[in-house]
Amino acid sequence: MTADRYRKDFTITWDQLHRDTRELSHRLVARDFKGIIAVTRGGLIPAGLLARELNVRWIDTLGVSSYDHMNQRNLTLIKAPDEKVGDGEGYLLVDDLVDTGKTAKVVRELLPKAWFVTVYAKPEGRELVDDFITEVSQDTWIQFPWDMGVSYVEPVINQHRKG
Ligand SMILES: O=P(O)(O)OC[C@H]1O[C@H](OP(=O)(O)OP(=O)(O)O)[C@H](O)[C@@H]1O
Ligand code: HPA
Ligand SMILES: [Mg+2]
Repeated sequence: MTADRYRKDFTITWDQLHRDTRELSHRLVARDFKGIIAVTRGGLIPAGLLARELNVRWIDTLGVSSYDHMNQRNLTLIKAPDEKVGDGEGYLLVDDLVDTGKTAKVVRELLPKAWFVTVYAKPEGRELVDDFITEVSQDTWIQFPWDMGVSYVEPVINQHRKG
């Protein structure tokens, strides 16, 4: 899969990500998790926020990688979680989003009994997670705040005169 399948951008600010993740925590609070496993790297930020909201202090990572920016390539397992996590029963598994579902399929196979959530989801992958907050269309690229920076913007009148 290559970058040309994305036609729209959906920009998530730090504030929006925080609010969405906190909303997710309300749906998880009734469950008693032994620990949180973050799918790195994208799952690290929501996992940290959820750990704070749910008062969970045992946190581990599952390291997988499959994108060079917008281009998908073969998925590599970089780090497995601690052996004591077993099949994931009683653990919360967190990623930032599910897109094609390729990553979700692999992490589900590794930890089939974990409760798996993402903050954002696209149609091809949404059935693979137990819960998420916001769905965007398959042709949308989600711009996360850690991939962006604040920069100067020309006044509108100048932009028009240049054009
Ligand atoms: O549903 P999929 O099509 O598999 O895409 C979703 C995955 O892609 C991104 O991770 P990436 O592999 O880019 O690594 P990163 O988290 O280190 O940025 C994202 O954080 C998800 O883990
Ligand atoms: O839409 C996306 N945004 C950021 N990272 C991603 N990795 C897969 N899909 C996406
Ligand atoms: Mg990821």
